[in-house]
Parts: sequence; C-alpha cells; structure tokens
Amino acid sequence: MSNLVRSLGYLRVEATDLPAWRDFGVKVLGMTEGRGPDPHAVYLRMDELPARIVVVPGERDRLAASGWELAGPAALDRLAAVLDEAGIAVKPAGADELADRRVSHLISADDPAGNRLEFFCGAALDSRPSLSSYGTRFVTGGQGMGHVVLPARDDAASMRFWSEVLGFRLRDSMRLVPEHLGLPASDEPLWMRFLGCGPRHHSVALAPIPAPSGLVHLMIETETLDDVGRAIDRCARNKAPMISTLGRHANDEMVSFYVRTPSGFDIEYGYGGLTVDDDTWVARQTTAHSIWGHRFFSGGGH
Ligand SMILES: Cc1ccc(O)c(O)c1CC[C@@H]1C(=O)CC[C@]2(C)C(=O)CC[C@@H]12
Ligand SMILES: [Fe+2]
Repeated sequence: MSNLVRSLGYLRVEATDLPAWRDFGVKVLGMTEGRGPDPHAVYLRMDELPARIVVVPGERDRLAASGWELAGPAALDRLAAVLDEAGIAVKPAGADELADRRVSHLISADDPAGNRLEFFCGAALDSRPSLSSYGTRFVTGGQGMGHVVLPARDDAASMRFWSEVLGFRLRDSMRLVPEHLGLPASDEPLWMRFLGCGPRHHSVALAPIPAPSGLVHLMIETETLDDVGRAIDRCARNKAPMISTLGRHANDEMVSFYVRTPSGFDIEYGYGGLTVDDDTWVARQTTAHSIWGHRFFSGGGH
C-alpha cells in the first residue's frame, strides 16, 4: 500500500476536431481557454492550473493519458520504487515532456488494462484567474479535477494494481448487467469498482465497459446546482448531445447528467458529490446506479 496519489490532476486527449473541442469546452462545459506550449493544442482551464484538459491534434480520438498529482518529489520517488517493485515498467519524463506539461517531475506507467497514467508533482500555477463567462465554478482543490471511468477487463488484475500497488481505497462496488453494455451474457459477475485516493468519493472507477476512445467518462463537479442547470441549457443551445437525464447517483450522491464530447467519450457534469473519511467509510455494494433519474437515451449501455 502506498497511498501516494493525491488526486486526478489532468487529462490529455488526442482529437481530430480541435475547433469542436474549443467550442464544447468553453461554451458547453463553461471552462476557460488557456495558453500553452503547443500552439495547435486546446488548453481548457477549470481553476488556477494552466490546463485541466489538454486536447492535442491527432489521427484519432482517444484519451492519451490521465494525470495524477502527488504531494512532491519524495512521494513521486517512492511511487516509482513501488511500481518498480511490483514489476511495472516506469518511464521517466524527458525535459521536453516536463516543459510541455508544465510540471517539475513526471513519470508514466500503464495499468493492467493498458490505460496510460502519468504521475506528477510541481504543477505550475497560472497567475491569470480562470473566469468563466457563465459564472461556472468548479470543485477542484484537494478533491482534484473530478473522476474518470476507465475501461478494465480483468477485475482482479485492476484491483491489485489500483488498490494494492497505487494505494487507492475501494469505496463502492456495483454489479453490471452484461446485456446492458452490449456484452455477451456470462455467469461471472461483472464489477464496476469505485476507488478513491482522497476526500472525493471516487477519483477513478474501473469497469469492463467497451470504450473505443479509452475513456468511459470524465466527471467534473460545479459549486452550485444552478451551474448544472445552466450547462443543460447550454447543451440545448449548442446542440451538444446529452445522453442522459439528470439524476442522483446512489453511491456518491452526485446530481449529474451526461453529455457526449467531440471525441466520443462522455462528460458527467455534476454537483453535490460526497466526500468521505477513510477512518469511518465502509465500502458497500450499490444495486442500482441512481436513486432517481439518469435515464440513458441510447437504449442500454451509455
Ligand atoms: C453507478 C455510478 C455511480 C457514480 C458515478 O459517478 C457513475 O458514473 C456511475 C456509473 C454510471 C454508469 C457509467 O458510467 C457507464 C454506463 C453505465 C454502467 C450504465 O449502463 C448504468 C450506469 C452507467
Ligand atoms: Fe461518474
């Protein structure tokens, strides 16, 4: 157990339509556009960091990496050793990558499902405030930028890596119905695992959900319910495809809806998520994904 990762820091996305992403990020999500080292990239800000979503031009639409923040260089060194001991290949970053990501230290590794992870510390802060023209304010800070749901076929291998090696804590599990995900029926239970590394109920969820882009969804959280309501209005105005109704999740009590990004994965746009304390939290099994709402339009799956 290492317990070294503090929060979800950023996502790097490779995309085919950069102008669509700029419009989507600013006009639908209510993020602000930052500047950065790559003149062709779109840098989307939520807070004092220079970017939380970095969209780089590419041949295809996919999650290039999720970035995970650690407290400092000593913690990053310890994580590198822990990964190495577990037999996981660790790639140190070169000066070019450090400059590109505007962090002081960075290593990368793949999880057992092949999800590319970057672990960093020493992020640069932007002196210009991130002021959304819709007044949207995001919940970040110690809770990080939100949560990601990553595809993972092998439950046991993923749990070993995320929980035993990285030190994430299991906060909830939910059984999935294979037919709802377009998967063949099976006797083996299909698990969705919700894991946390800080006060946010979950910073990552792992599930055998097919995801051609490498990401099922990214959840971002706003400070008020009105921010979520206004985002729903902006989806309609900008013809962004909402894929679910508003709902409240059973496990983290988040009130949210889902909208499709120009890269084919989804954004969960939410308010009011639970924070938990590891000393008192008990992991349970939720049997329904929501206490109300979250009706998905695409007929099963997501
Ligand atoms: C169940 C749940 C609790 C809290 C969350 O933040 C959260 O995203 C979810 C999962 C929602 C979930 C999904 O992400 C992909 C498709 C899923 C599995 C469904 O088909 C129902 C629930 C959906
Ligand atoms: Fe979610």
